This record gives sequence, structure tokens and C-alpha cells, in this order.
Amino acid sequence: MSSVFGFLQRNWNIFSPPGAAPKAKDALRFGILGAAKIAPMALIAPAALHPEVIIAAVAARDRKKAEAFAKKHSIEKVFDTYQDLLNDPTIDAVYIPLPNGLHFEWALKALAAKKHVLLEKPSVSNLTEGQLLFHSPLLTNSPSSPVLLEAFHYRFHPSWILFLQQLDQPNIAHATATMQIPSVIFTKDDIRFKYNLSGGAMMDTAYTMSVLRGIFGAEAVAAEEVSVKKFEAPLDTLVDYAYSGKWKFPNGGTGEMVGSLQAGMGTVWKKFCVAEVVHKEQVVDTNTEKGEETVKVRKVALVNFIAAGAYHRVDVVDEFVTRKVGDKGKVVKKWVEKETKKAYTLKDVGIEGESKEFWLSYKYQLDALVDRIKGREGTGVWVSGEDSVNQARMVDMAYEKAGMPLRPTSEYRLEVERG
Ligand SMILES: NC(=O)C1=CN([C@@H]2O[C@H](COP(=O)(O)OP(=O)(O)OC[C@H]3O[C@@H](n4cnc5c(N)ncnc54)[C@H](OP(=O)(O)O)[C@@H]3O)[C@@H](O)[C@H]2O)C=CC1
Ligand SMILES: O=C1OC[C@@H](O)[C@H](O)[C@H]1O
Repeated sequence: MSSVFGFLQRNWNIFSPPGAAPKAKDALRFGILGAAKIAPMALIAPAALHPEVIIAAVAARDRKKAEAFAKKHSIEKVFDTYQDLLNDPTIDAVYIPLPNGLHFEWALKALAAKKHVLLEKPSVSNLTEGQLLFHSPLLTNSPSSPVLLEAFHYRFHPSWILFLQQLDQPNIAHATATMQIPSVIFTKDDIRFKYNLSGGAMMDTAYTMSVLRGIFGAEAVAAEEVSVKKFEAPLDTLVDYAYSGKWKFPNGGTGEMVGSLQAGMGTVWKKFCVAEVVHKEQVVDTNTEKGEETVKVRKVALVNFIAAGAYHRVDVVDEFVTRKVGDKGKVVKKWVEKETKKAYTLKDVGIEGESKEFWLSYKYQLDALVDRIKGREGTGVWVSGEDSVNQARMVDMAYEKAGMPLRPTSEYRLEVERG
């Protein structure tokens, strides 16, 4: 009962958060490039709770749209073009929730304008863009360097930290990452279904690959198989709307990914966004007198990694078998120990720092970004540039294995890189 009450209270607070934070004198002024659907949830709502963040400007291709967006969200400045916003010297940082195919160009332009950048996932269209962006001379190790973060928000929520705490990474035998979005969510003209905007299910739900990389704490060695479902003409035939695949990881373990942007409701109900891990069998006890050994297989699942702030569950299941040594078939005893855990605050995972039960992953992500910009240590959770490059490499490997073209590389280059 108390957990039902907790769920209701948390979700009530998510939709009507208690108390907007008064802003600090040195608050960072953020601009948003594009009046995108995700911006209110991913940045505007968490910013309201952050004393050091002001959403100060928005730019959209259509001024009326930008004005309506600004009015709705009490944003002071409206710009007619994304570049005009970047030219404003009072803006410290930008959020880029543009279609994937425009991330690279506008992130580079923003960095060139000396803005910090929160860049929506997937940060780039492919590895070529990833290397050019994250190894850009505009990013240096000096304190004056702008900060660039790929918005893999789920990594910042305490539930993900809790999940990782249950794993014994070198001994993972198998992992599965599933992300299935119902077909009713996006219309066929959505940015996700356009090849020239770097659409595709493996791009949009690339969380599955990010999750597998996070679980193994390593990069996939090879894609063993990847199969996709593609649209047929007159829709964009270069776009995958669903996929599944198998990966080999350096410890010998296998990773499986399942993703869809066109899933039926029944499928989604059974499995929406879940990360599952099966460890290798481990001997936990030996009784030499009886000639017996006890082995354990640990299975861990994080249910709802994508929206963990609303609800999640970390199921830890330990399967024990006591058996005769040297005769695996002869089972003496079998039992299972199960535990369900949850983590909504930093305290729940033993990390110091302010946090609230109702904070979504986006708020934790924003905190990390602000800490980094302000030169503070923060919680230590971060998505590094190298991490983002490796993520792009894995997505490329997936498209290659599926026999599909890589998402198109932007022709935009910085003046310094044109030579
Ligand atoms: N972190 C998360 O949880 C989520 C992340 N995302 C990511 O955010 C990004 C945006 O997604 P979403 O908000 O759903 O998308 P929207 O279609 O709502 O927003 C995309 C924005 O891009 C701008 N735009 C610029 N050029 C084009 C173009 N040629 N065609 C279409 N739009 C264009 C539009 O801005 P304008 O206002 O100027 O017209 C539009 O507002 C994607 O990269 C997606 O992967 C999406 C959802 C969740
Ligand atoms: O979190 C998400 O869920 C739905 C997707 O289509 C979206 O782009 C993604 O970031």
C-alpha cells in the first residue's frame, strides 16, 4: 500500500512540482534551438527546479511558433533563427533537441559561439561525425572549454546506478536491452522516419546499445547478427522501424538488443523498456565431505530504465543449486532468493548530494551538466566524449551488419577544419 501511495505522490509531484527554485545571481542562461516536443520535459521542467538555470531564449524556424512556445513557458527572448540565438552574448548554454541529422552542425556552431551544449541523443548521425564533433579543437581540457554532453539521461537516474551496483561485470554471461515504443506514438511523417534527418529505430532507440555498453562496462567486439524491419515505398525505405540483434563483448558474454518504434500495445505491455542480465554460474560453497558444491546464477533486471523517475524496479534473483561435484545432472537441492529494489534519490545509492524522490532523470542530468560547467565534482556520473564516440561506432556497426547504409554525414565543417 505504501508503495502505491509513494507512486501516486511521486507522479503527482512530477506533474506539479513543489516550489520553483529562486534563481541565483550567477545562474546559467540557456537557449533552446527549436521548439521541440521534448524540450519542456527534458529541460524546461528540470530548469524550474534548478536555482542555477534560467531558460532565457528559444529560436524556431517559424517566429509565431517560437513566440507561442516562449509565452507558454515564460521564456524572455525569441529568435528567428538558431544562429541569432547563438550570436546572443548573454546566452551561456544551449539545448539542441533538433532532428538527429542536424545535431552535428548545430553543436559545432554552438561550440564555436562558446556555448555549453546539451545535445539530444543520438548526438551524431555516425562515427565520422562523432569523431569530428567530440575530437573538435573547440573542446579542450582547459577550464575555459565549453562543455558538451550527449543527453543519455537514464544514466543519471539513481535507478541506473543501483542496477549497476548489482552487477559483477566480468562475470556477465548474457544481457538483453529492450525498448519498444507503441506505433500509436509517432505519425509516419515524424523526424524518426526520415533517412535524410538520420532517422531509424536503431538511432532513436539507441538506448538499447548504450544500455548494453553500460552493462558490460565495455565496447562490443562484434555484431553477430542484426535484423531490421524497414518501411516500404512510398514511405522511406532506408528507415528501420524495428530491429533485433546480438553482440559479442570482450568477456565472452553476449548482448541482445530489441527495439521498435512500431510495437503493438500487447508487446509494449509485456516488455516496454527493460535491461536484463544473467551472470555466469559461480560456485558459492563446496562441501568436500559430501562431495557437493553449491552454485549460484544471479539474474538482475531494471524495469523501465527510460522513465525510471516515474516508476522502476530492480529485480535481483539468485538461483541456487546444490549438486554432486563432477556430476552436474545430480541435483541435491534447488532454491531461489528474490529481492526487489528501488532508488529514487542519491541517498538510496549511497551518494551524497541533494535529490528528491520525484526528480526525473532529466533533472539529475541537468545537475550533472551544471556541476561540470561550474567546475564542481558532482556525483561523478557523466557521459564522456569518448563514450559518445564509442556509442556512434556501435550504431554504425549495427547498420553495417543489417546491410543498411549508415545515416548520412553532414557536409557542415568548421572553418578551421576546412583548412
Ligand atoms: N531525451 C529524451 O528523452 C528524448 C529525446 N528526443 C530527441 O530529441 C530530438 C527531438 O525530438 P522531438 O522533440 O520528439 O522532435 P520534434 O519534431 O518535436 O522537434 C524537432 C525540432 O527540430 C526542429 N527542426 C529543424 N529542422 C527540422 C526539419 N527539417 N524537420 C523537422 N524538424 C526540424 C523543429 O524546430 P522548429 O521549432 O524550429 O520548427 C522541431 O521543433 C531527437 O533527436 C530525439 O531523438 C526525443 C524525445 C525524447
Ligand atoms: O526517450 C525516448 O523515448 C521515445 C523515443 O522515440 C525518444 O526519441 C526517446 O529519446
